[in-house]
Amino acid sequence: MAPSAITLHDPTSNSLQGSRAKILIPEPVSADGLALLSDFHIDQRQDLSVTELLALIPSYSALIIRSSTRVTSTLLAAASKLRVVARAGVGVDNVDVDAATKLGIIVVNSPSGNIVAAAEHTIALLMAVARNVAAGDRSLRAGGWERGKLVGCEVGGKVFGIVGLGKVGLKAGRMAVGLGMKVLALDPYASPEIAKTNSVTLVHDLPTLLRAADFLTIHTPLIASTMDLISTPEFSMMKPSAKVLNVARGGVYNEEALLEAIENGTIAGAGLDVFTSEPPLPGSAAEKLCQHPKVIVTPHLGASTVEAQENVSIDVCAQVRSILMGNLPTSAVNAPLILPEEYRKLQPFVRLVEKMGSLYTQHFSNKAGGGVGGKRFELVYEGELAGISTTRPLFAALVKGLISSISDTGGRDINIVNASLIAREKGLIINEASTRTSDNLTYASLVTLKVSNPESKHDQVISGYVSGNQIFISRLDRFSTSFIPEGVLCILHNHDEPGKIGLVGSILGRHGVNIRFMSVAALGSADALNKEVEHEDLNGGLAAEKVNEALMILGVDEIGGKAVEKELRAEKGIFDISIVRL
Ligand SMILES: NC(=O)c1ccc[n+]([C@@H]2O[C@H](COP(=O)([O-])OP(=O)(O)OC[C@H]3O[C@@H](n4cnc5c(N)ncnc54)[C@H](O)[C@@H]3O)[C@@H](O)[C@H]2O)c1
Ligand SMILES: O=C(O)[C@H](O)COP(=O)(O)O
Repeated sequence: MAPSAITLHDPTSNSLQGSRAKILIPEPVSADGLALLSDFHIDQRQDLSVTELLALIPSYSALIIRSSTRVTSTLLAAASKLRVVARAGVGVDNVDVDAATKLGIIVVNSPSGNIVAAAEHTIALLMAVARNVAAGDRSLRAGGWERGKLVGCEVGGKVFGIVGLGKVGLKAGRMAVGLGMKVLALDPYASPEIAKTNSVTLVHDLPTLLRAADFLTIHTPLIASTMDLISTPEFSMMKPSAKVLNVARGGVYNEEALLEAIENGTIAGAGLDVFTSEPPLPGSAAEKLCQHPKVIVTPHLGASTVEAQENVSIDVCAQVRSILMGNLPTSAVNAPLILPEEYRKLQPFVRLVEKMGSLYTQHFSNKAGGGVGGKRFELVYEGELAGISTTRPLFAALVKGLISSISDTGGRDINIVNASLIAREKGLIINEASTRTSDNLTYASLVTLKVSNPESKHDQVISGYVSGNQIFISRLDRFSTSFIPEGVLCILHNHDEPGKIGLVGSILGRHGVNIRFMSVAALGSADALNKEVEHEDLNGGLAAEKVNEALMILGVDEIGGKAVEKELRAEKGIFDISIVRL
């Protein structure tokens, strides 16, 4: 899911652009995508041994691979800086995705960049096995002219049986329909409507498909339920004239059983692009299949077209760039899929929620009921944002924001993948709620963070909104406000009386603190009905004096040391101060 060019600090990572993060590419990846990574340091190192890769990996922030590199838990554990494993293709069976998830490493792929290539390769193998293309080529090169021996069969009118009517399977099926074949498919998860629209007849059991197929092709992933899907009992149900194709993964046909079925005439032949071990191990059934005259083989070329390699390279390099620059990926394998339009919509809110979390921790930490661990947070989305299908990035942004100012890593290790695990570890309980139709919304969407505070009569509340691409805080505690949550903020809770702004300004001025902006926040509308309210003291209790209150928010360049804070606190009418760095 490749994003637009908008940048943000979001829960997937922090921006590494400035530090020229290093990207390791141990397999051939098209240069078209690499051009997108010119801000980073790229190392293309092919033919690395497992040991060499293990020794190199600790200094890299991204790893871009194809199907040959095995990304094991051992490799990932050694990859202390790694943010992303990008698979320039579809299959991630060579990546230990669970280990990556536990380590907070995002795994991305290109789910659709090579579909056409794989489907076309299936058809290439179909035609090659039907018409003895490879045998004819070999024979002629060897000086032969064996026309009588190499008579093939037409595919038109024959049954093309597909197991797995996903992206590649459906595309291959449509191509087979175009060749005049009758297409049957088995896929318990396929849409009957889509099958019907594409002239594919769904069957409901494997034996029916096996008995009918003249050519059988599998397009499932290699998972427990598809490993050895077709073995001796299944081959025995097929026509002796049938041929099988595999452009999915080695292992969906049991290779020993396939060799035996071809040798003893149970089926007529095979066209294979993929093997259980690549290249096939010496002496293995796969190697014998590669030598067999009734088998046509290619060395995992399904995705190897110029066009597909351009597509997958651009797709994953854009995601690597995005992640390293602190943005979201579009095709994370170990995180929920975010549609591009949702991604665009979410970006500023991800930044907003992270800032709200960080503001919460820093602003409320010295107040009664402050602190973060063990707290129950409620994140409420109102307006358009309530309609978004995944809020996982917002959840992760909150976790990151809440603990960024109190963790060794500054929250850099928190991302969309591991946020809920980290929240659990820290004892944070975060509930999310949505209200689609909200009255009195000035902006299209509003996000509110609420924490009930048993030690005070008021909930701790922060609300924010996005205008254009800019983020704003519209409520802090009981005060309505509007400020940009960025940089160093000096937030003062004070007696709302004439002269306070001048007083604070002169103290800051005396200490050489430059004020960038200032915003005075009034009490929220409910509290404003009664302007003469009690104010909370530092311990969350109530001070006896009844006064008007205000919140003064000053954006400053920096406040070094505690002297300014101490002097401000000593002033009568200043109830509380927090210095917040966002
Ligand atoms: N040889 C190559 O170079 C090459 C290129 C691209 C894809 N591939 C491989 O092709 C395979 C298919 O890729 P895709 O993009 O079409 O995947 P996909 O996820 O779009 O489709 C897989 C389909 O298999 C179905 N399925 C899963 N288990 C099944 C079962 N037990 N019985 C029947 N159907 C089942 C799913 O419902 C899904 O529709 C993958 O293994 C991929 O790695 C290989
Ligand atoms: O899963 C895939 O995308 C294909 O098997 C292609 O693999 P490759 O990138 O190694 O060619």
